Amino acid sequence: MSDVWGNKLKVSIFGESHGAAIGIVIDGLPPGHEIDMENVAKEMKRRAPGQSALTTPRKEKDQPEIVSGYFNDRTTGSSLTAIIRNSDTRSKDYSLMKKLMRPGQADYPGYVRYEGFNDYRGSGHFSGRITAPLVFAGAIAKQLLEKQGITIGAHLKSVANIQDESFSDCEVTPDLLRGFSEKELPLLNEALEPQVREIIREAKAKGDSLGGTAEVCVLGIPAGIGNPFFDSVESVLSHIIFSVPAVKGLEFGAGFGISEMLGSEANDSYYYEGDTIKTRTNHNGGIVGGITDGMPILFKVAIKPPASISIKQQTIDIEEKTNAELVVEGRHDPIIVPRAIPVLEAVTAIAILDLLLDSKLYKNQ
Ligand SMILES: Cc1cc2nc3c(=O)[nH]c(=O)nc-3n(C[C@H](O)[C@H](O)[C@H](O)COP(=O)(O)O)c2cc1C
Ligand SMILES: C=C(O[C@@H]1CC(C(=O)O)=C[C@@H](OP(=O)(O)O)[C@H]1O)C(=O)O
Repeated sequence: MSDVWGNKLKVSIFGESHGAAIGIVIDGLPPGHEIDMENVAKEMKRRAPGQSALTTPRKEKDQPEIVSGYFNDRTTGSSLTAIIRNSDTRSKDYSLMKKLMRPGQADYPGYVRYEGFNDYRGSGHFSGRITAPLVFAGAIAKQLLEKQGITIGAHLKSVANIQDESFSDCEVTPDLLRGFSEKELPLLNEALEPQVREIIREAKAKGDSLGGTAEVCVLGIPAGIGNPFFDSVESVLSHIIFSVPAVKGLEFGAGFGISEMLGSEANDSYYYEGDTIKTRTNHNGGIVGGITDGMPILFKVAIKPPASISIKQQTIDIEEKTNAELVVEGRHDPIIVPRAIPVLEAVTAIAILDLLLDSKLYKNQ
């Protein structure tokens, strides 16, 4: 089923962008955990639409209502379900999209796959809106991981051709990673912010959109988590990261760059720091043989520019079976990456908790 993901920790998402509500069922959460709801709300707000000129103007409260699996302020251990109601829908923006297929959006493949019965309003179940429940589940997973000494954070690695610094060029601490949640544009080199805002403003003014990359770090993860082959840490992470709409690339550690290195450069040599085993470099991104080596897990994610632009485009009219022109109307993000960052952190947390629960290294609290 395409709506269910996970092994020990399973998530099942549902809903459409312009339907009554969206939501998630989380199965496999350990019992007895108090959830910090204020922190959950803060994580939801990081992703929520309608907050600035950098985001879609659609306004949603993104307030999760827990309907099962939480009792007397603790997880019960049975499925935890939350729904998030949709309110600011404007479905008339999509009346043309019923027949004019937006290039780069899921309209045409979705029409074929679901024989024209898919809810096309607001991109329906394909919408980036369905990442809100993932952030809810991820916020809970992050809280459980913090108790295990694991912190997850991501920054804006690039916007178009503007490049931020990399985690491999600086000392990454839990506070650095946690601090990103306070910023709309979480950059390591904050001096880049005005440039980044300006390039987004320019693209938006032209009715166009921009892409970029995010870099994610999982800090404090012990060695020995994961598996070889199909359930390797890279495979598990890739599965959930590529489930996030608009993700088109992913590289672990030095990624494609490792192919240009010599073995003597690519190998991360080991050393003892007291009793702790570390590596001098981290070109393998903290994963070797599909299993964590105790170094931070590092990966970069490429996110495409949102497809819905107001520049005239060539497309097809699927009802008339003719070529056609399209100017997309409605409210859209000029760039997805800043809003995708909390989503990437969330799905990473879900995947890491799933792997950890499947290992002997999960410490019962
Ligand atoms: C948080 C978030 C917000 C998004 N906002 C938009 C948007 O405003 N307009 C748009 O065309 N696509 C947006 N997308 C991307 C589309 O949902 C996505 O491109 C589409 O479903 C097709 O899937 P694909 O790009 O993964 O192939 C957003 C994605 C995310 C994660
Ligand atoms: C509502 C959200 O973002 C939406 C994601 C989205 C898309 O195609 O992915 C298209 C737009 O939908 P609408 O036309 O209904 O405004 C965005 O606003 C959200 O992320 O919560």
